[in-house]
Amino acid sequence: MTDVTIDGLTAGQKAHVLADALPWLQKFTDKIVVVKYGGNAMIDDDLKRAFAADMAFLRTIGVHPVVVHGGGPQISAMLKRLGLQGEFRGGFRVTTPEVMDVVRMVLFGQVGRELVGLINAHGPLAVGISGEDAHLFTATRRTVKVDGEQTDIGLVGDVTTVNPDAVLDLIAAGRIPVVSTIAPDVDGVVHNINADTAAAALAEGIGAEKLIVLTDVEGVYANWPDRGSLLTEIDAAALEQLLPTLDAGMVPKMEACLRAVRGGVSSAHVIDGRLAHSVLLEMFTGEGIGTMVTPDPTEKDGQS
Ligand SMILES: Nc1ncnc2c1ncn2[C@@H]1O[C@H](COP(=O)(O)OP(=O)(O)O)[C@@H](O)[C@H]1O
Ligand SMILES: CC(=O)N[C@@H](CCC(=O)OP(=O)(O)O)C(=O)O
Repeated sequence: MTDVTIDGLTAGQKAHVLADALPWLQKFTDKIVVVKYGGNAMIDDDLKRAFAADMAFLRTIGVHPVVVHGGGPQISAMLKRLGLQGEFRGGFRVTTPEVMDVVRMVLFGQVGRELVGLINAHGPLAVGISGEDAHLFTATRRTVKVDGEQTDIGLVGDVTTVNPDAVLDLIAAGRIPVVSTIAPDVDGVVHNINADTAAAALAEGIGAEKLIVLTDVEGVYANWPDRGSLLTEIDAAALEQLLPTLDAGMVPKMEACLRAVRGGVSSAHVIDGRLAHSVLLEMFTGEGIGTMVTPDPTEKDGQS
């Protein structure tokens, strides 16, 4: 039996992979996991299909995945096709009313639809919704700090209220919600919400066990781009200290992880979406992958 190979692994290795997943399967059954899938991690069709299969896998074993998707590069590509200007400040897109129309069309009409279709190749699982549906998100217009100055960047919002009922209804029906991050303010004016920000607000509002953020780097580097400085674990207090030193793309992501763990989510993870099945590697292995953000030390309650 010792030299038998199965799927390229020895029988022993394969058996370990399967058997070692047991404690994690037990831990996450019936739990809600919010998975943010960034536009930069949607590199090719095989990766997108692997991601969709992982969401179906989670649902099949009794976990409740909620997908919050981005689509920054896809929005930029469409703006370019339409001859419109795309500009970022402090990691957020400057959003005129004209740009907002494109953001809404691309996120809900293109990126969200594609993910829903890929997940539904595995069964009638995914349902796409946006922050506009059933009061899921209410936004408040925000500014960003650019060169030390608070700067207006148009129709960009923070999520100030989450009404998770629509997502909970879908979960109760056994579905996988796929959330596009656009949201009305109290007057009904639709705002563009950074997908990391929205994922954290939802994870907090829905009482998720975990927030997993898929991006296009291995995790968070303490001293970017020094490849030797990858952080495997950081607590909220240390992350707060690190935040001002981070470059633009990482800022909304790490603000989001901080918000999630301070809002009751047990852990938040930044992982490499360029690695096929990275969600499974994070959730069902002892070491996990990427960077794990944990709550402030006093609030820690036995991390994995
Ligand atoms: N400290 C850091 N650690 C890791 N990546 C960083 C850091 N600072 C800046 N970055 C950049 O942030 C990028 C990820 O953010 P972003 O491009 O907005 O991704 P996404 O589309 O997944 O939201 C990385 O590709 C990297 O270039
Ligand atoms: C305000 C703001 O910047 N909104 C983002 C929304 C999409 C997003 O966040 O996509 P990624 O996760 O792929 O970066 C944007 O317009 O690009």
